[in-house]
Amino acid sequence: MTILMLCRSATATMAQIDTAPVATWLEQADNERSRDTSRFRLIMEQLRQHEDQLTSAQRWHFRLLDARLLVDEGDYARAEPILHDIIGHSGDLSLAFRARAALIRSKFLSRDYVSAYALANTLMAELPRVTDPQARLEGMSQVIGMLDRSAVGQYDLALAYARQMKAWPPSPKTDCYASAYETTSLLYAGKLTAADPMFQAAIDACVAAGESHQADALRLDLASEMIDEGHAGQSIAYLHSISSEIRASGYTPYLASLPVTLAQAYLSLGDAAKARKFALDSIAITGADSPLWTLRAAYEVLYQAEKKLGHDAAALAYYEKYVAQKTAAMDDAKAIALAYQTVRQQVSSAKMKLDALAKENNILQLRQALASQAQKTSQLFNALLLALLAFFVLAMLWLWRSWRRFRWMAHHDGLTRVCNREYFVVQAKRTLRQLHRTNADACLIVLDLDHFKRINDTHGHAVGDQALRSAAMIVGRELRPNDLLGRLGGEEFGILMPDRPHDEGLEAANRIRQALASTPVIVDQQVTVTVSASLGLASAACSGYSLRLLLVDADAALYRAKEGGRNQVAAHAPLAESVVSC
Ligand SMILES: Nc1nc2c(ncn2[C@@H]2O[C@H](COP(=O)(O)OP(=O)(O)OP(=O)(O)O)[C@@H](O)[C@H]2O)c(=O)[nH]1
Repeated sequence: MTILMLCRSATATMAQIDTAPVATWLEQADNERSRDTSRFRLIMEQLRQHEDQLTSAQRWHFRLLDARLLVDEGDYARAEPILHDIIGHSGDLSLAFRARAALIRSKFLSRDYVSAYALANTLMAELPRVTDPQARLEGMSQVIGMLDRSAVGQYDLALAYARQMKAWPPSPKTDCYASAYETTSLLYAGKLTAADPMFQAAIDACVAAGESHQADALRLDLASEMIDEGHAGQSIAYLHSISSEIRASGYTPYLASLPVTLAQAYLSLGDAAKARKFALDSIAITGADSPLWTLRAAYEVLYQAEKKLGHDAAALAYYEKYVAQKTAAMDDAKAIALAYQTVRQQVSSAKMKLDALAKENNILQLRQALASQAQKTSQLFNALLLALLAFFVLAMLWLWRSWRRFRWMAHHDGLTRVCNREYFVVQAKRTLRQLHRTNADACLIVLDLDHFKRINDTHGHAVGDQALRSAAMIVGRELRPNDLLGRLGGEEFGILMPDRPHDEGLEAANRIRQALASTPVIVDQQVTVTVSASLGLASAACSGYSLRLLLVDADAALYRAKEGGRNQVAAHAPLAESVVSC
């Protein structure tokens, strides 16, 4: 059993209500609000009594409905904190959206038009995020209602929104509201006549959806349009035909609209008495201090009817009331228009600021991109330069090292790594020239390995090579840094010893000979060879500073050392030649 049935039944009991699911009550309350005001209030009353049985989510829903009831009753001061609470704390996107829509309505009805239009703007921005059909419908309805007014005149925008609604997933309720808003937007814009089938189609859609308030609003609009088009008689007949539905709604604005529209129609037909009767009926429904437009319309009819009936005093009295209502309505319209324009201005200036910011941002991004591009180019250029430089340095290094290697190879003997003959001769001549200039001492030794042929023959050429290398090393170890050692050819070496007198030269030659003779050469850790040498010495003091003469004299001494039995040193002396043996 539904709450609707319970409410219709005069015998409804609390026990019956207890059995109905609370979620169904809430849903029915939602539906009945736009269908039957008294039923809506009754369901709300029942829900209030069972508030403690509601879940947390249901309680938030109930609070929304309660706040909307307060707005309907004009108690905005109590309604708005509840709505703010739902927006801030319910944690339900759809419910918060619906609360915003209700808040806008509250702001609008309490004549805080600037807040209402500003909130409406925010609401439309949020709409795409909301999926709940009821929430979307409530939000859109609220906004369209605020655009579809003569003070604002945004009929085209309202029409566009109405047509957007038509594209939503179809439902009887959506069809009703979308058709109704499309019809009224066209009607208020002066683009629709009473005869247009769109009117009846919209009414039928709302009847089919059970949306009686919306159907009644359309019917009353249609009746007014008939009068405006000069068909007052038709309007009266139509109003009588719908009067039972209007009365059944129990909704004060429509209950008052019915008689006042009839009054306008009768006045238009010249029936002042009936016009006066219906106008007074309307005032009786709303009271004399209602904010509804019907009061202004009723006073206007009464003023004209009384005038027609010749009741000048009554006419004047109603005229004054009419003017007071009209002035208030105009002030209100001005305030609405101003609020709308103010918010529009704020929105467009905020948009301009946003656009300017976006442009600035774009320029900044472009600049950054350019700067980063320039930085990349410069980095690339630097890297290239560095690579080139590194390549150049490496090439130079390679060239320098190659040059040094070639020069070394040109000056040295590849096997023994001592100076080759040519370089030895050049260097020795240069040194002797310098020594000659200061009459300094110098000795030249010619060293020849003994019986080297035997080594080659006995152990092979490779062992001979190794023995030659070792002999050169052993000799080198016995020399001073400024002594000059060179391979003169085969197994023969030359040694120039600057700043050495004859005796010291002899001593050095003997040390060399001894070192050679006492150092066995081990080849491949297998063959052990002992190499001895014979040395011939000539000194500058005896032979002069000519390399050629020094070599001749040293060779002669060497010859004698060989002759003397090898492994010995022989020195050339001007007066007497001496042979020093081991
Ligand atoms: N393994 C090797 N042998 C060399 C090299 N240059 C010269 N010889 C050898 O040295 C030997 C020199 O022999 P000879 O001139 O007869 O002299 P010797 O055998 O040392 O005898 P005496 O000088 O009279 O003591 C030759 O057999 C050459 O082949 C070389 O670079 N490597």
